[in-house]
Amino acid sequence: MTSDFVLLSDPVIAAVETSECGEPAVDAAGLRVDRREARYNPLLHFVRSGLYERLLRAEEGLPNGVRLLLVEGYRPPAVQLQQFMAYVDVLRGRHPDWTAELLRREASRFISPPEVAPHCTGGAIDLTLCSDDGVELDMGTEVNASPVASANRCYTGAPDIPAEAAANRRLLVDALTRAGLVNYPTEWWHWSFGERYWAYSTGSQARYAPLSTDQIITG
Ligand SMILES: C[C@@H](N)C(=O)N[C@H](C)C(=O)O
Ligand SMILES: [Zn+2]
Repeated sequence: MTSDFVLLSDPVIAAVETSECGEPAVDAAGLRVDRREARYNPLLHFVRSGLYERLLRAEEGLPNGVRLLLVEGYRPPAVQLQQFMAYVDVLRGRHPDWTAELLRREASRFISPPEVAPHCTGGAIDLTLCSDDGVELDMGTEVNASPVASANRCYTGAPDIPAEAAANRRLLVDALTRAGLVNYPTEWWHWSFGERYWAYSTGSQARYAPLSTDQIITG
């Protein structure tokens, strides 16, 4: 099984060196924050300050009445590991013949291997669009719909979603791309700045290394 995309499991991502810039993670209080993942991750509203500034700028570029809705920013390394292993188990149950290497690669379409995980750096977010009163726009799938559950309609460029959802995805893509963020092409809701996948995609130096939960809490 091959891929058209560079996946997070690709050795080229692990090979990207990071020079930590020391920027703090901050509370993204100026954005709308959805707490649906808070039972797994109570620190989901933290992001690096450079990413936060870019999200505020991206929101300013949206049409009147449309806002960003942050679903998850920083993710503790222990949560990343648990979610990665859980999805590997789902795939192993469906494909008992797959090798460990293939399971790792296919899992990385939906959840990053822990050692390169963008969310653990505070430089990645899962987000969608909503109205001023918090009603989510139709994006063609739910946030965090897996490739298995959505028949790959979670892929940002999926051709088989309704026209209105495709237009909403374009709005999100245009606003975040203009702000300097990079999308993970198997997930329309996942964007990053400053970490390894962003660095590889833009030909820049990675500036955000993983942060421990202590670093987030103590600032
Ligand atoms: C599953 C989703 N919430 C997610 O964040 N996936 C990306 C690839 C990640 O784990 O960084
Ligand atoms: Zn994500």
